[in-house]
Amino acid sequence: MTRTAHGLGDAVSITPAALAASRLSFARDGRLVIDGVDVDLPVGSFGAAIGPNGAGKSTLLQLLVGTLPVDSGAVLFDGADLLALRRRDRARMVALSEQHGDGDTGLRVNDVVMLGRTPHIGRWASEGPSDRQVVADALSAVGMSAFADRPFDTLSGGERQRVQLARALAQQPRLLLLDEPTNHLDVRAQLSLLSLVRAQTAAGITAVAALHDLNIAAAYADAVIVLSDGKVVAAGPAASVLTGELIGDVYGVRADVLRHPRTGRPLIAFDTT
Ligand SMILES: Nc1ncnc2c1ncn2[C@@H]1O[C@H](COP(=O)(O)OP(=O)(O)OP(=O)(O)O)[C@@H](O)[C@H]1O
Repeated sequence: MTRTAHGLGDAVSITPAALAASRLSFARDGRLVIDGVDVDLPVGSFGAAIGPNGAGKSTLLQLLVGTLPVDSGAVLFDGADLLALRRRDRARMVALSEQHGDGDTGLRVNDVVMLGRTPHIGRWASEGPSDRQVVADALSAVGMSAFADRPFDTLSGGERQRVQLARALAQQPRLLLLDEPTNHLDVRAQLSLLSLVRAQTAAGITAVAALHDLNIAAAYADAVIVLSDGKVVAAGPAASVLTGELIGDVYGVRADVLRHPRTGRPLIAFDTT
């Protein structure tokens, strides 16, 4: 694994690691699709997992949330062994917002978001006023309050995406995982979703999102984790990781990496000539 000179490992030495995943491996049909992956993120940071189709981004998120079992490796979050926790305890700590959840279930939007409260509601209890308030707040945060009573499967792709995020927020996790959260979203909705994630991290939540848009990753993430063929090939701040050479090596395309005139963050201009 290659780390940049200013990689995440350096950040961790001065800031406590919230998420420390080490040597994660996972095979499908005898092939390693996650191969010795390390992820270290400080408390309250936003990590973007990028890489080509099939690189292993979604699988990595599934391993972190525990819906797929690792073949080897460990995941510590705030010092707790995440993979050893009971499902319910882990679900109070980690939430994954997925692209394709809850389709055609007949549930209303409000019910889908209430599913996020499941780990917090006693086994034999039902939802209370505080759960309903959390759900209302989560729907409001993603701008979907007006859709609370709509059947989920009547929503557009972008509306569903926002409801999935509301469900994850309603879980009140300390580690928020997002699988391609900007899919289907118009540009304003993308920026608003990522601002929302940034507000969460400012409040101390640690977030990891699988993203395809390198400019979005560069603009919002504190750290970029580049996956290729199941391995981390670079990790660290976007400004050190996202070079034309790396983009060429990993994606096989030519790109110039410019600087945003106000933020100084990388702006990737693809060569379409
Ligand atoms: N259910 C499955 N059975 C067999 N192979 C799978 C399965 N799910 C994923 N894979 C394989 O695992 C590898 C990693 O897939 P994964 O979905 O994690 O990649 P990704 O980086 O999220 O890709 P994308 O950007 O296309 O969403 C791919 O080669 C994929 O074909």
